[in-house]
Amino acid sequence: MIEIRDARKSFGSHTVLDGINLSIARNDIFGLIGVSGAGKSTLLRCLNRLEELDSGQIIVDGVDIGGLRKAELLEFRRSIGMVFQQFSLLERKSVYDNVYFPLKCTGAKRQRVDSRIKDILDLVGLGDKMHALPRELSGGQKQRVAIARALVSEPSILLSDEATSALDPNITESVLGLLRRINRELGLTIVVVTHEVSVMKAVCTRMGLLNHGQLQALGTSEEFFLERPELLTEFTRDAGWLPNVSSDEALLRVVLRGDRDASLISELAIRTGVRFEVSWGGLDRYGESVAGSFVLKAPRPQLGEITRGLEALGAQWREV
Ligand SMILES: Nc1ncnc2c1ncn2[C@@H]1O[C@H](COP(=O)(O)OP(=O)(O)OP(=O)(O)O)[C@@H](O)[C@H]1O
Repeated sequence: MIEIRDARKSFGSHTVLDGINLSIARNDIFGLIGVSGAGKSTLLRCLNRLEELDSGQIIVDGVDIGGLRKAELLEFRRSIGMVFQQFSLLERKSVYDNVYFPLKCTGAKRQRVDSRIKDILDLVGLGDKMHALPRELSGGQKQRVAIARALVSEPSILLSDEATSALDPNITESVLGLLRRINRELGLTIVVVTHEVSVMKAVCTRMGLLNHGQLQALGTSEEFFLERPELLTEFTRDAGWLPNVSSDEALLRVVLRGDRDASLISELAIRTGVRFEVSWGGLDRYGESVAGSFVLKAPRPQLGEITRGLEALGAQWREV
């Protein structure tokens, strides 16, 4: 569990973190989102004290990390892995040696950790590439090496700073699948900094929106996309888009969750007998589940019939 209490940080006169309060539960894949310069990377770097807070506290599993002395800090950092957009691999070393490197730095003998390294390379799907050099790998494979290197010290937390931003969409999808698997199989808590909508939808169980160093909103990725999409217009133009309406029309945003609501729209039409339009919307995958929101355009005089119908069907909706 990571608890951030009133975290503040400035660079000169520029306030970058302006009183952040946030709890990240064990086993979450938590997304820090926000436009460029919002303070995401700074907050992430404060979590392993690559940056120091000016004031406030970060408490990890009950320990205030601000109070750790040098040796304790080194030990603590081993419990936190980190991956970056630019991979940062040792170009002259093999895949195996890149993954061995953090253990070598702690004095671990190669023979003692050999099976751990091979297991991790298998986990990230690079068991057959252990003798390759980084330049012989694709971008996605390089990021897998970086993930393996971050995992080899058996951390309980993984920090990911735009790890997929430099990758093609297909490759991104497979790296995100790997993060989900690591989260599930190794029980890792993962904190992801991203501005990519695909990452938010595919992996983040919860998300926090940073704006000028403040936490503007917090929720599950489904809550953001389905219930408050207007908060995400900076990241995807489509998120909060609404069609034009005349004064005698109304718009309702209706949330559909997976199989449960599969026939909701047709049920509503049959029940109410009102001719409404589905003006906008779609279904998408959120982690393992499918959900979406639809914007219905209805004649305002018949709005009451529609909303009563939605309530009777147990739907989640609001007028927009
Ligand atoms: N070491 C530093 N010295 C001075 N200013 C810094 C330093 N690190 C970050 N900043 C400034 O702090 C602000 C927040 O930077 P940060 O990297 O945390 O933002 P971000 O939300 O991660 O942005 P991006 O998505 O572009 O990476 C920026 O204006 C940046 O220029």
